[in-house]
Amino acid sequence: MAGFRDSDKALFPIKNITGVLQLFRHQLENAREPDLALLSIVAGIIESKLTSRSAAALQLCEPIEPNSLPVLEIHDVQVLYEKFHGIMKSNVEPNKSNSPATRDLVKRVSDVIWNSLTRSYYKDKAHLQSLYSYLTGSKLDCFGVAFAVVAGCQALGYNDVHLALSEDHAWVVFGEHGTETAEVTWHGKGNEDKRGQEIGKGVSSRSWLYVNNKPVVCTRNMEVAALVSAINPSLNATHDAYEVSLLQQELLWLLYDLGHLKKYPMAIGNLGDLEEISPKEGKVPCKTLFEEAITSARTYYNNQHVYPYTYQGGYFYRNKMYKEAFESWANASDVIRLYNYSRDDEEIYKEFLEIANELIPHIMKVESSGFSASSILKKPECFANLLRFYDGICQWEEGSATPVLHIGWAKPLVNTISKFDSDVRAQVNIICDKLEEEKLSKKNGTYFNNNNYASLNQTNLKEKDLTNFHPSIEALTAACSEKILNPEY
Ligand SMILES: FC(F)c1nnc(N2CCN(c3ncnc4sc(CC(F)(F)F)cc34)CC2)s1
Repeated sequence: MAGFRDSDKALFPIKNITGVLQLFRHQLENAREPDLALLSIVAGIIESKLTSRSAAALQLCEPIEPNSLPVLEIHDVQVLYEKFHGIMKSNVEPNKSNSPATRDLVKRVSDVIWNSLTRSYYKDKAHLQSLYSYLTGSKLDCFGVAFAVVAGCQALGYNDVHLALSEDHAWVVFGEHGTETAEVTWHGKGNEDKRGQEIGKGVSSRSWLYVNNKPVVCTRNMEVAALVSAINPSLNATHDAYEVSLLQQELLWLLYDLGHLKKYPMAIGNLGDLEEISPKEGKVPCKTLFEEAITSARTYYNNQHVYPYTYQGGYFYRNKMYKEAFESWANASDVIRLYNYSRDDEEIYKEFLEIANELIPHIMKVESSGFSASSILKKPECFANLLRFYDGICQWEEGSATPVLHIGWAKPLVNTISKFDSDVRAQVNIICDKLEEEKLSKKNGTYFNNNNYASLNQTNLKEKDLTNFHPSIEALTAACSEKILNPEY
């Protein structure tokens, strides 16, 4: 059993970030498993004290001295810890026989959390993720409910119940082999919750939301990484509380160094974002972290996650490495093409929409103003990666009940493609399937060389990298070449 031990209590009162690190390290390094309720309450108290309105006001008039925190007394933590255990044990039978949890038990714990939440509140607000928010404000966000259920099961002695995470949803796994699954929280707006049901057997199983059943299934240590990732340093829409984001960065390094982020791509990406803002001495650079997140997703999740590539693409974009950004986004698109778009996938739809209709057009604008030979508009591999990016989105739409593309996508798309001159485009040879080949070779001369390889500037892209492009992309590139060849087109 976990628990608030004397050795933990000896670390209080906690006055600074080092003290918090010692408590987390003590919880993570000792034989028994870390106590999720204790750590979530501690992280929540600190976040709340440093991001509340009073904290903001305080910051303005007398900036508190660097790295210091409001003093964290053991009493503040203990009251809330006992309250959480009280709620759980007065509503649910603790696990006396040390047996695996049942679906009824999991649903029961989810109901206790669910029924104790404030009737109606703004679910997307910040700082609603921790047990501090639950115990002092009876408010939790979607992730917070799932986390509270796992922490509640731990408090009751059900150590087989663990958090399962996709890129935009959370549920639990449980049972003797950890293979049972159950919804315990809601997802998105206006959707009926499916709490108690097992995960995606139906059409939703092909949606990105359930990552083709390759979720991050957490250990207790990875559940600590999830609560640390969920720390939210925002003071308001434009500012972060410096001490909170420093604490989050130090805690993520602690978890990284202990090896608990190896199978958690988004947590590595979160650390990469923090490192880009303020790099820590003697640590791997953020560029490497973004690569490690991708390797983790490829190794453990069959490359079915999108965010590792958009973390990396965002980094390249912010640092004006546009050729590399196109490659990351094309790789992200190669992931999404395998899914069917469903109404639950709004978050990733917005991600691709922003890349296609904001970020890429911005790059084309700044690139086409200059005439440098090194411009990406002269690089066939940039054109190829853009086509791969758009083609993945087209294929994502294919076979989906819900359409992805609409006229709003077309203008920026054509605008972007037509920025590349025909001599650059001609260097991109596209492999098509037999049928397409007949059609294409008749209409527009050679689009491919006879050894059926795609060659960009004589650097061969191996066949496996090139899939058959969606007909609409073919049509667009053909249209562009027509337009270039016959201006009145
Ligand atoms: F790809 C980049 F643009 C991204 N930048 N921030 C991204 N986030 C921020 C952090 N984040 C996460 N970071 C760690 N763990 C998790 S578990 C989860 C799904 C849910 F909230 F549990 F429902 C989300 C998430 C979601 C993705 S992606």
